[in-house]
Amino acid sequence: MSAGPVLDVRGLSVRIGRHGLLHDLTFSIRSGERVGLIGESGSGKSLTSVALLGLLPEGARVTGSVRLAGVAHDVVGAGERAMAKVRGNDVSMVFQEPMTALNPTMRVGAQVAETILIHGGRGRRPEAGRGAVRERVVTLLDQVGLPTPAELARAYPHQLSGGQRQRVVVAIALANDPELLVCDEPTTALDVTVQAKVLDLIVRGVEARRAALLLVTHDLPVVATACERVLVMYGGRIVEAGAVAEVFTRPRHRYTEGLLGASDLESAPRGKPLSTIPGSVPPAGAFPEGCVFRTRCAHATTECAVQPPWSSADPGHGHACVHPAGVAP
Ligand SMILES: Nc1ncnc2c1ncn2[C@@H]1O[C@H](COP(=O)(O)OP(=O)(O)OP(=O)(O)O)[C@@H](O)[C@H]1O
Repeated sequence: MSAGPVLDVRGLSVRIGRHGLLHDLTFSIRSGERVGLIGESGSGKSLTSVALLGLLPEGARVTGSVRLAGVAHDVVGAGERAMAKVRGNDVSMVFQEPMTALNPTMRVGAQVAETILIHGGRGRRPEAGRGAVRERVVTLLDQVGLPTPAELARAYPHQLSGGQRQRVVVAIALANDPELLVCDEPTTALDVTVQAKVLDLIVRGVEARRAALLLVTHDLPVVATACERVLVMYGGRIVEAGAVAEVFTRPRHRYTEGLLGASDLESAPRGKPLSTIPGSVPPAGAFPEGCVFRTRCAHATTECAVQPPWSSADPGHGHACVHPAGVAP
């Protein structure tokens, strides 16, 4: 691997419709580095991760640059054909819900094999004959801790537990030894008893390959355990970045302080609401007590019972809130 970063993001901004959702993101990840991306719901973590793989929804307007080591072109502006060669080879992704990542009609072993055969081209696996591929599938399923991997390779996704399915997804993501693995809440949908095990195998998987990891999560203790560096997002911006030990003990940004205060990192009571800071929101008490605002977000128009003072989560969601009478605040 070259000495430069595996991932170099500069001035990345994303707009969907009238909403600016990501603003001027600049960060990089070095080879073998494990970086956490944290922030409240709607702060832009998932959009950031899919932007790195060129998987933003249609109609998204993207500016800036996303460069991956070993890839000649910029991800921003690259066509689908070019990105299909990059995904699964240079960069892979593990999403939250394994069932949506797997094909329900295909045996899991065949899905791992398909990744090796389709994405593992470009001379990376000259040994990719049928027998060699079958052997590699079993090895990969074994590496992610699946019992009797040769048998399990013949199972369909619905015959596996949620934890086993996510292990298969991790095996697929690591099959071609990507330089960068992006995981978006990879353990959130799993039973708590298997969350730590799946996280552990992700960390061991990237370590064994000297790959870099970008781990998107709400879970600060997970970042403290798995990552060396952390990026803190708020309202589509990176508001703080640094070594985990530094950011988690001496946060510089008030929002990071709030996140830390709301987490159970320092034995804060579970279920405590996230601390917020005032952003571009109306002043507290600007609306009558008990007022139910309409909240328009980029996804849909929904009723939402945000009481004054407003939560700073709203600007992060791109919400434009109006008074029920239709008066803009
Ligand atoms: N396809 C889309 N069209 C329009 N707006 C979108 C789309 N996807 C996401 N957004 C908006 O972009 C903002 C950031 O969303 P994103 O999913 O990245 O947040 P997040 O930090 O990952 O939240 P969570 O932790 O809840 O997954 C939100 O305001 C969201 O409503």
